[in-house]
Amino acid sequence: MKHRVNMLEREKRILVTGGAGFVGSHLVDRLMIEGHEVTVVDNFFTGRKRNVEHWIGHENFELINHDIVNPLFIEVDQIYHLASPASPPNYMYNPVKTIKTNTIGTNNMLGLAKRVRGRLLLASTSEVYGDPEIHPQPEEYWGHVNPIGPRACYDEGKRVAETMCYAYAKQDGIQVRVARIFNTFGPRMHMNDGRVVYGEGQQTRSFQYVSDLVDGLVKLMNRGTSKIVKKPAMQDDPKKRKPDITKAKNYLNWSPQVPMLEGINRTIEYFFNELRRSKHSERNFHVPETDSLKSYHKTNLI
Ligand SMILES: O=c1ccn([C@@H]2O[C@H](COP(=O)(O)OP(=O)(O)O[C@H]3OC[C@@H](O)[C@H](O)[C@H]3O)[C@@H](O)[C@H]2O)c(=O)[nH]1
Repeated sequence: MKHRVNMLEREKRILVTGGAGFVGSHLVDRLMIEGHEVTVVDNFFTGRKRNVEHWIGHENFELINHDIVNPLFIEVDQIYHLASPASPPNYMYNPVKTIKTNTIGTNNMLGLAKRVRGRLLLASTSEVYGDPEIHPQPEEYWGHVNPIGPRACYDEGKRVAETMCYAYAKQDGIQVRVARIFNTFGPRMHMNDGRVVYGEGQQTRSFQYVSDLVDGLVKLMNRGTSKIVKKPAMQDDPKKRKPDITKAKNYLNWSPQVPMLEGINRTIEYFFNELRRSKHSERNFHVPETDSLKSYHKTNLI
């Protein structure tokens, strides 16, 4: 196939939980272009069908509307476990659901990995460091999290998800990878994402463009040994946050490639098209097949 780039050793059956979300859908694009069989599981709580609709009908692609809080029995080689509300307004909207997704949902995905003897990558978060007392944050830092604060459902949910990954690795020999994702931006992020701009705006965060994150996730999943990596994606009230990416550089040969200004320009273009599209649908209640957003996706992803 002419679109195949950077073929991995062989085509795999890959599950992406949360594959209709912002990061998940970009990961799906990458895996599909590499020629893998990709199954997306999403309950569409924050994910959008539109993010993956360009793959519907492709013989290698399957979209399942399923909530991973319930068990899932399918045959796969790798699981990218991204399913969870990720921005504060979303995860605070239903904190109990956020906890269940990250605990029961992660347990189910680890049970699946155990049954199929597959490998699971958990999309964790810089939020596991809470409001960090050291700066920048290395993987060895244990964090500074308030267990009963408003963010706890997400922070502690991800912390226990990490714990579960390593418990299954130790007890059942499951191969796990944990990526602690810092702030990520790019096309398909939510218009009212709600991260970063709080209070007086004095907080610091580290941003990466979404293609750099996807690159790091794929490298981490396919690398031989299990190491924790850091990537960009989240926010809240931590005063300063910046990853120490020495390990990702040394073990994965990964570092962000897209300059901030270039990424912002691509993102602005996406939002511009989104706004034009929503104005258009307000008037017509119908978005034509060839709308500007769809062309944009095709132009920029392939
Ligand atoms: O394909 C699968 C397999 C499993 N699952 C779910 O994943 C969850 C965890 O699966 P496990 O295989 O770990 O099953 P269990 O919960 O029975 O065992 C776990 O708890 C009891 C301990 O003694 C075991 O060591 C531990 O693995 C289960 O709820 C199961 O329904 C799936 O959703 N899909």
